Amino acid sequence: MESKEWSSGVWTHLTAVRRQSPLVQCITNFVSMDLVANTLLSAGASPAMVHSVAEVPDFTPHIHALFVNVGTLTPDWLPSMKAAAELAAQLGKPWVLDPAAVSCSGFRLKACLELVEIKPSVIKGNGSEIIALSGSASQGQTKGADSSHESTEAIEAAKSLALSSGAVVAVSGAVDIVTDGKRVIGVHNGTKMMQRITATGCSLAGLVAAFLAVDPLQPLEATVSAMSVFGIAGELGEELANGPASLRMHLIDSLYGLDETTVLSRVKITRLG
Ligand SMILES: Nc1ncnc2c1ncn2[C@@H]1O[C@H](COP(=O)(O)OP(=O)(O)OP(=O)(O)O)[C@@H](O)[C@H]1O
Ligand SMILES: Cc1ncsc1CCO
Ligand SMILES: [Mg+2]
Repeated sequence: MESKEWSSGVWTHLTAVRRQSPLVQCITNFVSMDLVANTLLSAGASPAMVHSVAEVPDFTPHIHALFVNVGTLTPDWLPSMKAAAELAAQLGKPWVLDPAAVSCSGFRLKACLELVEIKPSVIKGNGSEIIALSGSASQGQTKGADSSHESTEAIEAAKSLALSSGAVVAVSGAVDIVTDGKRVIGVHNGTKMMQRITATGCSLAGLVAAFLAVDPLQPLEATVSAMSVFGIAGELGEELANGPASLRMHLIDSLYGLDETTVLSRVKITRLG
């Protein structure tokens, strides 16, 4: 695809999110709940942090997409994640898995592998998380929630995970990588300081769910668009920020205020393979 087509696709997806305001159920970690919800709201989507397994049968049939993040997983949370994912998958609704800090314990890795069995539309992690989930990691490579790998080091792991799971796999980092196992796309938006705010990766994954909701049949394109939009908001935010705390605020403001000219001139998407 030409770079001009990618740019217009990004803008089309963002305007669809603003117009349709998709309802996104989020079962995410305690650290990220606030930033995920505010990211979705500033993009025009409607987040709902509905966690209880008791509410899944009533609530999940009404959502447009589901976001599951295991960042602060305990055994109590896993049944609601599985129930919501199973119902979403059964009803043909897109869902995103973020295997946050997957390699920090055997419990978390097993839980994530079980969630992958429920056929997420997109798996979004950082380099280390995708390498661990694909089974390509050796022992002792984890640093917890932060990546110790460049996203580009995870390309082969991402392709192999995409092929084995049937999901589109997205790797966040200096270059965001998106692959369906065949095509590999690089999104070159974003800024380094985003790593200094907790839960930017989680918020990005929540945003991917909102974009999938408006284009469920093209998960690779929707994911690429969400990553570019979030990265552009970070770039604009950094121009106004004094450090991570004000970047957090300006990122949300910039996402809210994005216009067509800015999006079309800032999108940086290339085909890597
Ligand atoms: N070096 C960098 N240059 C440009 N953008 C970056 C860089 N590092 C991260 N980003 C951007 O920051 C966002 C979050 O990515 P990151 O890889 O830090 O996620 P994460 O580690 O899963 O985050 P968290 O666990 O804190 O939620 C992405 O949009 C990504 O593009
Ligand atoms: C810091 C942290 N710890 C568990 S989840 C999380 C948020 C970023 O993933
Ligand atoms: Mg990070």
